[in-house]
Amino acid sequence: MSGPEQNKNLATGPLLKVEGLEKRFGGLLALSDYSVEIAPGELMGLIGPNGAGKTTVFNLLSGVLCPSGGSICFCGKDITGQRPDQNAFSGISRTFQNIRLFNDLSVLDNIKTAFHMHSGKGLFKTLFNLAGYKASEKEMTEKALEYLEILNLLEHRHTPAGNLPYGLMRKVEIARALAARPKLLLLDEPAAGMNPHETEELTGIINLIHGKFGLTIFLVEHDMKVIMGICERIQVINQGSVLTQGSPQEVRNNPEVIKAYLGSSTD
Ligand SMILES: Nc1ncnc2c1ncn2[C@@H]1O[C@H](COP(=O)(O)OP(=O)(O)OP(=O)(O)O)[C@@H](O)[C@H]1O
Repeated sequence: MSGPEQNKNLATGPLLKVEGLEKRFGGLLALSDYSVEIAPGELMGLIGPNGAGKTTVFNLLSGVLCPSGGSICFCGKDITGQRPDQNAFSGISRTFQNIRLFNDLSVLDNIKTAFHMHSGKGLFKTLFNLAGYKASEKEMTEKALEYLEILNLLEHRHTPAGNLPYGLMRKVEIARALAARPKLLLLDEPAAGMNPHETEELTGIINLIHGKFGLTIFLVEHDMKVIMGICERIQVINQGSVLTQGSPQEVRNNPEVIKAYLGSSTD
């Protein structure tokens, strides 16, 4: 099966290197002197209280927002200020806190939209199956089905995405992000709105795509069980600045973190 690109084979050095990133919204300094390094194949978590700046970090990394200062280096290349489509083409794929699917399209067609970037045919042709695109239609369907199988979504392939329960929509978003064959996958609160059974299944899926494909993952999640259970390293931010980072054990035992963020919720 062809899956997301193997990251372990990249040249040595971090896959992602962020230095001194800053983001202002008018008078509000949402992110200040933010830095992080993520190694190829790493599964890293990002936590912090509401409004700490986690989604802002993801918006900057994916190009949705332009930084007010600092730099983002990906695969050894400076991508600071690039557009979202350029960052996606560079290999950064993401899911959103507020799910963004094409609600009227089938689950299968939603996955196929991820391929337009690599096909060179454009989203319009991909969606509407125009001339010049048909040759690769069968191949794209087969690949899309592979990703649906990984996420246990095959039985829903013909269902309009908007008709799915929330937990399944989240999985479709992850499948679509994977289908873009990223080098770095940004997951923004993937367990939000999921029931305990769905959360457990999601945890297994993240472990699978990390282990099986060696995919580098940066994960924002409020569910401490998920974060502590699967991340190799966790960074904690507060009020737009890095508080600390380390192994789940180190973060869990850091008195400042316990006091400020986790309380008893990690038990
Ligand atoms: N587009 C925007 N315009 C103005 N302020 C913004 C914008 N986006 C985020 N902010 C502000 O920046 C700060 C960081 O927000 P952000 O959404 O990144 O936090 P977060 O850690 O993801 O929070 P949560 O856990 O609640 O999702 C907050 O004060 C927020 O109100």
